[in-house]
Amino acid sequence: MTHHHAFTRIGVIGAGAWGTALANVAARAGHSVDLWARDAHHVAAIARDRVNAKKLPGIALDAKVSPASDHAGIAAADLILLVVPTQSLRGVAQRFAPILKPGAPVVVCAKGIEQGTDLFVSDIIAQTMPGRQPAVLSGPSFAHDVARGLPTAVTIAASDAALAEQIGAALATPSFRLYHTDDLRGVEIGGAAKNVLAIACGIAAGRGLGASAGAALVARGFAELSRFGRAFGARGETLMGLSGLGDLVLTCGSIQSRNFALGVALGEGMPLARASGGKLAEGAFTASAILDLARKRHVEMPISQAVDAVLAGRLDIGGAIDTLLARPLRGEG
Ligand SMILES: NC(=O)C1=CN([C@@H]2O[C@H](COP(=O)(O)OP(=O)(O)OC[C@H]3O[C@@H](n4cnc5c(N)ncnc54)[C@H](O)[C@@H]3O)[C@@H](O)[C@H]2O)C=CC1
Ligand SMILES: O=C(CO)COP(=O)(O)O
Repeated sequence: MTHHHAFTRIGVIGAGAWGTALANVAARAGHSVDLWARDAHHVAAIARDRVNAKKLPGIALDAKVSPASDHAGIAAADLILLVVPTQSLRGVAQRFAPILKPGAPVVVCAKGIEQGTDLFVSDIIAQTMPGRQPAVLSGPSFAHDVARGLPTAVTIAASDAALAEQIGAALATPSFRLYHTDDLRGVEIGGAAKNVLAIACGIAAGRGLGASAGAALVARGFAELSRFGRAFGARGETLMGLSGLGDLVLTCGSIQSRNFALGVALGEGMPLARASGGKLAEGAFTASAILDLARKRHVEMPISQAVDAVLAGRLDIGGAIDTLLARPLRGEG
């Protein structure tokens, strides 16, 4: 059964780059927004400066966004955006599960797969917030681009198509378009898989392998993202859409991507321990989990496998490139 949701108050959990950008989007879409972060000092600085200088410098917080480190605003919200890294999602979801408004849908905006459990993000919500409807927002969208009001299109997914449509309508602004779908699995897989592949593209760029090699990696990367997606029930049109191919192209082609930048640093020879520059690179956490899943379903993912081996210290960059080039010749499918 589909209920009609009227969303007026939106709660954003996590005041990183993406949470802050999405809080501004929701405010520009006309809502009152509560932006929660766990660190009271960080919240005080955001409230004082009306800028999240630590995570999204140079972007003024919309007047309708209220930063807080207590739970009151989130408890009153009728739509929740969960915007913490995938590996923190379970803990944060457990913390908020008992206090959210009954019936308030939860939109996961993280891209990844949980280590240890190998669960996709919507399944983490199903476990930690039983009875609540999870939605997933994903697609090509750098936080800075979105926050500056540059044109952006993303996908909003929920098993209940009407819910996805309602959330999409609630968050849309003239510069932020949401396409809705009921292919939840397809959307969360695209966002998780592209981060690992972006590290590979970064490695090739950092190593100076050239634009042709970069394009080959995007195309062959998309082939393995698609094989994986199909094995887990994703629809082809989703994988070829914004949250799959769209986000893969963005992340594999821009140094703005933290995953790509991690790869570039590795390709240039920087040691693993320093290569992320202290920034979140979700693909580094998702690589081992996606390969676990791929192995179980007998899906070949040679590029992701090479990335995982490099990140685990089992293979150096030269070895990884040799492995990919030395693969047996095969049909293109
Ligand atoms: N930055 C971007 O352009 C985009 C990011 N995303 C996704 O959004 C998610 C978050 O990324 P960003 O905001 O960019 O990262 P970020 O590094 O800017 O911020 C992450 C925030 O989560 C907080 N956090 C981490 N663990 C926590 C916990 N246990 N409890 C409370 N807060 C916690 C951190 O303090 C930090 O403020 C990732 O999954 C990323 O893939 C998706 C689309 C665009
Ligand atoms: O997901 C993103 C763009 O769609 C952000 O990419 P990074 O997490 O690699 O910075």
